[in-house]
Parts: sequence; structure tokens; C-alpha cells
Amino acid sequence: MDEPKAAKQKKTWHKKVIIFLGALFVLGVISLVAIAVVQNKPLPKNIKYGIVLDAGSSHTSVYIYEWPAEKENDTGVVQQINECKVEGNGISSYGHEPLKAGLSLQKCMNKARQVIPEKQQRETPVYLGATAGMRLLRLTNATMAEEVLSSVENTLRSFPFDFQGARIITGQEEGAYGWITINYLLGNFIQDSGWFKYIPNFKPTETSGALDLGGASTQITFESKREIESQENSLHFRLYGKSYDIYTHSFLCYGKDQALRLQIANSIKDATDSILLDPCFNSGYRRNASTNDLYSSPCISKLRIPTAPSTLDIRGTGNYQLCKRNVQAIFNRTHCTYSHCSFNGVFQPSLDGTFGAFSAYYFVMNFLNLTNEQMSLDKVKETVERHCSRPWDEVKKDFPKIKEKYLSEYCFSGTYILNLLEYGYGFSSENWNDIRFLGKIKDSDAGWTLGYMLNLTNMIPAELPYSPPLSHAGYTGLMVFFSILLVCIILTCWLSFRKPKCLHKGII
Ligand SMILES: Nc1nc2c(ncn2[C@@H]2O[C@H](COP(=O)(O)OP(=O)(O)OP(=O)(O)O)[C@@H](O)[C@H]2O)c(=O)[nH]1
Ligand SMILES: [Ca+2]
Repeated sequence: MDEPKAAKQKKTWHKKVIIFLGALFVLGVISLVAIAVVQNKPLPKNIKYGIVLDAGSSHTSVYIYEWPAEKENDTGVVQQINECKVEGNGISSYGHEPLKAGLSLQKCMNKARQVIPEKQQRETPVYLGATAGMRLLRLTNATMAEEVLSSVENTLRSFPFDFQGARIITGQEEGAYGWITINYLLGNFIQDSGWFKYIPNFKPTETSGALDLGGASTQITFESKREIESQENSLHFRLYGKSYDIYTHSFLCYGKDQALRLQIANSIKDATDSILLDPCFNSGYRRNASTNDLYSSPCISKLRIPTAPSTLDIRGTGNYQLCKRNVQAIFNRTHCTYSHCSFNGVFQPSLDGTFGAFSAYYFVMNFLNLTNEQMSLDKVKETVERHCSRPWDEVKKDFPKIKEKYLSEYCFSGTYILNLLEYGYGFSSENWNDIRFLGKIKDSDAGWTLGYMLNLTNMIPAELPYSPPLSHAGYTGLMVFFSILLVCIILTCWLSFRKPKCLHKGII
């Protein structure tokens, strides 16, 4: 029987509408997918650079860092891509010829021009931070220190970078930025955005303490859960939405070069006919030293004795126990006006958590093969003692390529590090293995320079930059997935619930 014409037309019309809507819907999903893909195509990598010069007492290093511009507030994105060790001594050694301080930086700064793309050099910040060597020069002769700084500033301004300043940083800054560097590189500033915060009892990782041993000063910095009784040792940071109460102290004159001078100066009284027997050098080792040069350091000048000879013929006897006695004599532990002190009357809370020990801690312990985390304190002591007892000509024969200045001082430096950590700071065999001796972390040097730049370029936000629980890609992906799912459900329903043809009215 023919269906009424109108009913037939209506059905055809219905069919057309449904097909049209279906096509529209599928088109909508396709365009959604296309937008998602286009929207999330990786942005052209926009890399930024930064340069920091570490003008230390013994030498200067030029570090170049890079990071993806669009992620600069994320943690762990900045990495070191180059280090250039400046030839010669630290800038503080040019007090009498300040122009040479600036000239000494030329070679490494030219290297930086080769590393950083020319079109980005103008916007690349350059910072110079000078540490304990310049602090000592400023104590001795502030004018000379100023002349050295202006010489390096003139040199740095002559390069096509964005010069941001050359200054002597404080010991507190040096400790704080070293702490920021290693925790940034270790990923301890976890941003608890995303799903982390929904995990019950999620605890961001603890931070690591920072131990920095330079040539003229040494720093200890760590997060303290206990009250910090002295204001000068107390820092408060707010980083990525978390607060940190930090203890830090910088011991000027307790870098390993100045400590060696202190040890020698304390022994001059025992010299006979200018010959000084020193147990901190391997037996058979000899070096001449001018006492004027020795006493020229403000760390030593107060130890001058009238009977001191003008030159010293220092002869090694390689005796670890006697060296240990001499080294311990430079730490004053007789007075403390706080509940607890490290040495020289300086407050120190009890040592908490793990520590990263870098700079000379690493150079020395790495040479002595003592960076293995499982090695006991007793074993470490035995190793240093054994090295001290080796005759100098045997040591020299075994390590012909190592600079004599470094090689001759490993007995002293090993003994000094052990006593600074144990006798000075209070580490013991119980927490010795909480110390990690670090050279680099993920190809970036452990040291204050990265933290310094992160702070000055505001790359570590106090509060967490808002980030939705899902990344954009994740959000879009889910949207597309559920849209397709919806289409499939609708199609399935339509196909399975529409009336089969044979049931259509009028057919049966
Ligand atoms: N064995 C060894 N010693 C090194 C090396 N580089 C530097 N040193 C020595 O280690 C000590 C510390 O070096 P740095 O960390 O550069 O010290 P610095 O920054 O010049 O000194 P501060 O201004 O006090 O921080 C100094 O006595 C250096 O002579 C190295 O590669 N091997
Ligand atoms: Ca240093």
C-alpha cells in the first residue's frame, strides 16, 4: 500500500537532517582534533642564555647556562652548557696591577661569544661575583679591591652581552646560592602542582645541605628544623610555594689555602735555622716560602712572630697524626655563647639530613678515591693516613700529570677536610655517609653561580606558577577522546535502536 506522500516526504526530510547533523558532528570532531594538533605543535625552541663569572680566591671560572624561555619558571630547566677556567690566579692577585684583572678575562669571554648565538648576545645577562679572595683584599686595601672590580667591569662591558654587575658577594650569599644550586639540580624543589597534591601524605623530597670548600673560605648551609639562635646565620626562603628556614655560615680564612697558611704560621715557632719540619707534607717534599708573603694575608698577619725568619725551608715528614694535631689547633672550640657551636664561637644547630660537598671537598676526595658513599669514616681516615705516609718521590712518580701545587697538598687537604667536617662541624661515623661528594649534578657544576643567576633573573618564583592539574595537551587529548567516544555511543544507539525496515508501518 503506498504510504501517504506527505509521510514519505517527512521521512526523507528526517533522514537528510540526521545525515546532515551526523556529518556536522563528525566534522566538529575532526576540526577539534585538528585544532588540538595545531595548538599543541611544539613551539619553536626559544632558548635563553646567562653567563656567571665565579671570581674565586684561587681562580676565576666563566659559566654559561641555557634554558627554554617558555619554561623558565619551571624547576630544573636551567643547565650549564660551558665552563671556561680563566688562566692565572684569582682576580684578587692583581691588586698591584688591576688592569691585568680585566685582561685575564678576555679569552674566556671571547669563548662565550662563540658559544652563544650572536643574535641573542645582547639579551644575555652577565654577572660577576667575587668571593673570599676579594673579601680579604678589601680588608687589606679597599682601594685596590675597587680598582680590580672596575677593571673587570670595564672588560665585561666591552663585550656584546647585557652586563648586569660585578660585585663581591657576601659569605652568606655564597652559602645560600650554593644551597639553591644543588637543590635545584637535584630536583628537590618539586612543584606540587598537578596530581601530586591529591596523593595522600604526599611529601615533597627533603632538601640537601650544601658544603662548599674554597681556597679562602668555606660555607656550610642546611635546612634546620630547630631554632636558629643567631640572626646572622638565619635565612628564610619561599620557593615554589614552600617556605624554608635555612642555617648558613661562611668561615673566612678557612678555605683550604688559607688553612694551610694558618697551619704553617702556627708551626714557625718550631722552625730551626729557617727549616720547618711539616707533618702535613709527604716525606721528602720541600718547598720554600717567604714569611712576608705568608703574613700578607689578613688571615695570618695576626700570627706574626718577631723571631720569624724571612724565608722558610719547609720539609715534609708525612705524619698524619701530627698533621691532625696541627690542623685541629686552628679550630677554636673553647668558647660558645649559644646552646651549641661548631667552632670559633659560631652557633650551629645539629646537622640534619643529607649533604652535598663540592668544590675542593670533591677535588681532594675524588683524587683520594674517597667519594664512594658507602665508605666508613674510619676507612677514609686510614686512606688519608696511608697517603700522608707515602714518600714524595713515590707520589710524584705515580701521578706525573697532576700539578705539583695540588699533588703536594693532598695530605694536608685530606687531613683538613676530615677535621673540618668531624672536629669542626661535628659529623661522625654515624652520619658520615649522609655526605655526598659532588663535582657536577646532571652536567652542571655544584657551586653558588647557578643559584646566583636563578635568583637575579627571578627564575625561582616564590609561589607556584598556576598550572591546571592537566597539561594542555592532556586536556585536549581527553576532550577528543571523549568526543569520539560520544560519537560512537550515539551511532551505536542509533544503529541498534532504530526500527528495522521490516517493522516499518505498512510493510507487514
Ligand atoms: N686538586 C685540585 N684542586 C683544585 C682544583 N681546582 C681548584 N683547586 C683548589 O681547590 C681549592 C678551592 O678551589 P675553588 O673552589 O676554585 O676555590 P675558590 O673559589 O678559588 O676560593 P674561594 O674564593 O674561597 O671560594 C683551591 O685551593 C684550589 O687551588 C682541581 O681541579 N684539583
Ligand atoms: Ca669558590
